Amino acid sequence: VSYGTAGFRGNASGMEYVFFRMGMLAALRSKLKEAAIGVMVTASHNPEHDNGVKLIDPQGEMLAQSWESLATALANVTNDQLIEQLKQIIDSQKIPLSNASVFIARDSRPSSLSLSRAVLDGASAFGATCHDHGLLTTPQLHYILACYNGGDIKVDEEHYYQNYASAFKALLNVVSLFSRFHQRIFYLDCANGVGAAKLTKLAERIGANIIDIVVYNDGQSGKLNENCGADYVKVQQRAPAGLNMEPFHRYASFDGDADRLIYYTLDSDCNFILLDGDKIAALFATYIRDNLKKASINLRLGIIQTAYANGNSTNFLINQQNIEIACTPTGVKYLHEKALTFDIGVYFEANGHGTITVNQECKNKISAAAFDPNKSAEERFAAKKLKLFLDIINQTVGDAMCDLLAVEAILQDKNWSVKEWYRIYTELPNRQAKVQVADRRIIETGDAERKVILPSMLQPAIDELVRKYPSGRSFVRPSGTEDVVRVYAEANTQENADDLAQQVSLAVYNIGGGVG
Ligand SMILES: CC(=O)N[C@H]1[C@@H](OP(=O)(O)O)O[C@H](CO)[C@@H](O)[C@@H]1O
Ligand SMILES: [Mg+2]
Repeated sequence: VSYGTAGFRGNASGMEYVFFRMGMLAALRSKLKEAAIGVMVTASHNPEHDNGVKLIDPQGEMLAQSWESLATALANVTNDQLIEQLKQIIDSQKIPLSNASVFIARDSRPSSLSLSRAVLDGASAFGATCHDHGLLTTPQLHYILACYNGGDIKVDEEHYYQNYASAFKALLNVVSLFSRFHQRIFYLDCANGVGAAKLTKLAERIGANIIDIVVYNDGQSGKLNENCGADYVKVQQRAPAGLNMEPFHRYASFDGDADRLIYYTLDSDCNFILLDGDKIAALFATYIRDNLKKASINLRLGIIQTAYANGNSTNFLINQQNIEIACTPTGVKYLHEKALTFDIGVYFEANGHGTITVNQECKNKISAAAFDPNKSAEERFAAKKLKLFLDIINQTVGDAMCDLLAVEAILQDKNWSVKEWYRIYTELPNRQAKVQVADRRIIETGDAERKVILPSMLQPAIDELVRKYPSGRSFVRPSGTEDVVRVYAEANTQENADDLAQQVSLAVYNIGGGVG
């Protein structure tokens, strides 16, 4: 087993020892950092029978990459090598014999309760003080941990709701003075996951007169992530089970642990229209850019994408909006890291995981501008809106609930329905596919996963296929969470995108050692 793109993941049965050992590792990391460390038990959008575990660093960020290999090593030794392996970590990292504190939370999978107890046992074995936060969304645990380590030792789940509900209400108070927003009601598929109950609590704190959400797939009857949730809707490009869609109504989906959000609708011909992470990023970035401009504040804004970003989103942002873009490999830890290099960084994976990072100095600058007597009333107003907007964002990690509030606030401010939003640019038709190969590690990529380096025959083959299709683009990479090679293709028509994906899949199969 290995600590992959998003921690350890796999079939829940027989994985208890990994969770127990990650509890131990979290305790060691806590001693080293002299701060609380988080452990989240979830397998996100995977099927209900899977589970997973990931560690969260003190400021609510992902576990430092240098510790991923320690986690992998610790998970893979036999029981009789365990003590020796722990000693090695303690020695090599110079871990002091100080106190430890570990925060644990879990998603709603049937296996999550007992696996979170295994984490607790492991952490307790090193004398850590454990705080079991029970059922939470992944971003809630990131938030609570960051607040706690920031000095707010009483922080709890309720604090999260109060914080974001009041931030949202504060912004709406300002924008709704001028807005004639009609389409308040919208429909949310919660993937039968933990997000359903949590979103309901948040919405209650906001008030039904301000936000009106009808929740579907709340976990009362259906199975987690089965024919529903953000990943299903994004990959299948169709409505989740249980939803009867109507043209131009607004729909959204969370994934199983509520760190991904996507929107969708139908056009007048009942074609399915997806507003994915790319479109949310474009909405956020243009809103921020416009308000920075109106407030005459000069800050460096950037959008961070991966190779999966739709080609037309990239064109729109660079050529029409003049916004700086960076591309990183897949995995939010890479996007987050890059976002921090900008004054304001907006990052999203196309699948709907993303957030905004702002450094404190810039936040102060924006807050100060809102009261600056040397600025015009219009400039101050834009700065105030921007400040309130950024308060809605969970900066530690992509958070479906916060992102949802942020989207809703912008639509209200702009007085936009989903129609105006999706028309900001038209996506190129695209297709994702998976290919089974004997050993996916033989595929090596470069240029932020946009080119294959090894096997050397593969990239020329892809290039030749891509040339045949107008607006064609395709790339392949080994998945970090599944034993497959992923293929992405886009082209001018859906037929061509499907065709290209199939041709490239075949090339991967033939050159990359396909099986089955
Ligand atoms: C194409 C795609 O959506 N890939 C996902 C998926 O990673 P893979 O390495 O592609 O399996 O899971 C990751 C963790 O959730 C997420 O960060 C990433 O975007
Ligand atoms: Mg998730």
